[in-house]
Amino acid sequence: MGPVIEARGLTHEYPDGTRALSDLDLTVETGEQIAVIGANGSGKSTLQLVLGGLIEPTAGSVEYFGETSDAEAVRERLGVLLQDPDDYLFNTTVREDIQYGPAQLGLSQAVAERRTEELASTLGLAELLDRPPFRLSGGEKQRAAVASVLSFAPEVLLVDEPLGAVDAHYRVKILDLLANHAGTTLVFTPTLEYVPEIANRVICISREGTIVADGDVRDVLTDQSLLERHGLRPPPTVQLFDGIVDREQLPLTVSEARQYLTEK
Ligand SMILES: Nc1ncnc2c1ncn2[C@@H]1O[C@H](COP(=O)(O)OP(=O)(O)OP(=O)(O)O)[C@@H](O)[C@H]1O
Repeated sequence: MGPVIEARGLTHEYPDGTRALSDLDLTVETGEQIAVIGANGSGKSTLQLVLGGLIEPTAGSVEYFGETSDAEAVRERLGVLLQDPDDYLFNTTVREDIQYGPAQLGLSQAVAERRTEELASTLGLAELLDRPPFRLSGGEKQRAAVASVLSFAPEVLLVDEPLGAVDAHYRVKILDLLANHAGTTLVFTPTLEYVPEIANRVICISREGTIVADGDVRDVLTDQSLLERHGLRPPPTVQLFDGIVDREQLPLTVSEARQYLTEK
């Protein structure tokens, strides 16, 4: 299978002259799980909007599934979750929001209901399904927004920082859902802590909106000087063990750190 997304020479300048992306090339293969990391203002959201076909780049092009450069032609295959959950929750009830995607795809009511039940149960929304979305807390809204994009099982998922307001219990659930997403996933985030749990490839963007690293999770997340140059810090376990254990053995997550200590 060929690339699901092939972006060439992407440059984006906002009308006020701010350049957010600069001649960026990116190929995403089917099934990849990618974290796009970068400091605030580095252009992650702009890249997500361009790849999701929600804004036109000022230069360059994106090809989808080796078929078309028209995002609208493949809209039903792309799931785009923006930073603000309010962008997704516009129906009368949470249930309708979650069922909106499957309905747009023409799936049967039975399938829509089954998916809603499953996602609502995993994300703790079962009791909230009949509420209007504006009566949810911040974290509940975020969970409902995640459910509303996963309910139509998109082939490609483009997700901007999905954990912001979510508590530890549901963070784990959302990370599980993302890690088990059957298609291709790109998560855009300035937080590196959970990246090893959901990505097998990491792309780092500079403040100038160019790609400065693209590789294996361990290679990028243990490169302290690269990350610091670009306004980021390695995951806490890497900071803690840096200089104490060899780079190849640096634990990327708390469970890896525990395992390392237990084996010592
Ligand atoms: N609508 C806009 N008009 C003008 N400049 C914008 C606009 N939106 C974003 N920018 C600018 O474009 C650059 C990239 O912004 P973007 O939102 O893509 O960054 P980001 O990496 O997603 O940041 P964050 O981590 O804070 O979400 C920044 O300099 C930002 O100020």
